Amino acid sequence: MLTLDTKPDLSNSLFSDLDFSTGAVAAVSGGSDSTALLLLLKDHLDRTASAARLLAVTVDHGLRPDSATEARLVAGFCAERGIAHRILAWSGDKPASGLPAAAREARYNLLATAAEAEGIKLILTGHTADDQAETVLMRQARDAEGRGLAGMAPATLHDWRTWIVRPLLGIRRAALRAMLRRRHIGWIEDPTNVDARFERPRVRAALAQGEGEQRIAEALARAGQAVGEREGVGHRAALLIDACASRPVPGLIRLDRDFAGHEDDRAAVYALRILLATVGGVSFLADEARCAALFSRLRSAPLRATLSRTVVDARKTGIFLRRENRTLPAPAPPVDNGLWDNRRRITLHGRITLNDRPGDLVIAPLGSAAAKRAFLSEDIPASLSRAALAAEPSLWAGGECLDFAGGNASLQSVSIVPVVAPFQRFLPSFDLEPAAAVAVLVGAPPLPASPFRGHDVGRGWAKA
Ligand SMILES: Nc1ncnc2c1ncn2[C@@H]1O[C@H](COP(=O)(O)OP(=O)(O)OP(=O)(O)O)[C@@H](O)[C@H]1O
Repeated sequence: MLTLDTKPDLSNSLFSDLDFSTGAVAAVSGGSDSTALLLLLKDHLDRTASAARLLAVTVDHGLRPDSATEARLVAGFCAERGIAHRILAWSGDKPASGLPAAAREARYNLLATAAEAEGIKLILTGHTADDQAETVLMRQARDAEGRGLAGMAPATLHDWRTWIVRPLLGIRRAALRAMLRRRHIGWIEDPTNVDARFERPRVRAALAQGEGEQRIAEALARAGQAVGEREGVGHRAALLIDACASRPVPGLIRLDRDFAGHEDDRAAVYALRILLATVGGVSFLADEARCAALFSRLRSAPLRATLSRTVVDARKTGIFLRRENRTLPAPAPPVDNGLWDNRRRITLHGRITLNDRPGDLVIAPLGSAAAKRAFLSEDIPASLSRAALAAEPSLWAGGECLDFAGGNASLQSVSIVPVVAPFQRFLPSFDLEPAAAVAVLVGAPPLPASPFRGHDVGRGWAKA
């Protein structure tokens, strides 16, 4: 979608299908894009939902001498317009390399924390069509096969609970700046945006020259096409997971033998990439080329391979996936809101009380000795079930296993619930369908309601 619409009613169409029932956090750096976002959003809410809460948040990354002053400028801008505003400082260690990625990670965590503190489930950012074109070209440069060409998603679920929505993704920066100029509103120019040490500013500078406009248009057109393809593959992968995958015991996924012969190999490989990452507790989808090679060998059972920390055991009776037994977490006290092995989320409910049980409470793999005593399914070879169960989490105190309950439910004061690892931190809306299918399969919590009114998140939705 390439829009250069600067009509005054622009804001209506941009935000009209968003659900503002819990309010919205606007992520405002003070640059042109997020300043425009804030103004358009404020106009829209004033007109259509004046009771909706709006909180503007500026993250002070502390990376430039002027950052605190700039954050205060945004605060003043908001105060003049009666918009609630908060400045959040990134106080953590700053890495020597990978600074933009670390800053982004910290920024989203701070924005999500601010939203959650207010009970707000929606964060809006000012990403534009220009950002989208840059993203597509950067990903293309890194990946000749064109994966990731779909670019940024119109919405991303953060930590499986807060939506980050990018309403300006179809709008060119020039249109937003024209609107700001008409309203005599200035913005902050971030010198990092022209710092040639970073990749994005280099791409941006290249696009400002010669045939840049044409390259932007082509990149956006390719991204639009890729979205449809990616959602299509995701949809078919979800159907395959529904039809072929089961979880006979906790930690063990079984795929029907038919899966290996499935003619839609793109969908099957995509399903496999997600499942391997979920079972192994890996934050990234399993490597596509290696998964494709593995898929082509699955037909010739028996086969045993390890990929993405997952043991793939193809037998006549099915294809079994389980977490490999190496590199499991050492026993450690449960931490509230922590991830265990990137496969479970731990939640502490109030103070942990062990009643009369001695020793410190720790969470640790069940281990093979205790797995031998656990309930086993009759349909599954015992050796497989035991190997899978041994790598599942359980609670221990003083060398005694207090509770296992399938690695899910636990003591009243501690809950341990499965997560869909590759999408736990960031789930792009393109992948909602397969993520929802895997969530059902592994017993992860259902996806929260869609940020778009009238969309059923359960089986995915698409925003044009
Ligand atoms: N310091 C900040 N405080 C609040 N929001 C910010 C800040 N920096 C960026 N944002 C939000 O992120 C959007 C994109 O900003 P920018 O393109 O500079 O960051 P980016 O690192 O490329 O973003 P992303 O990492 O999300 O792709 C902005 O329009 C704004 O909504």
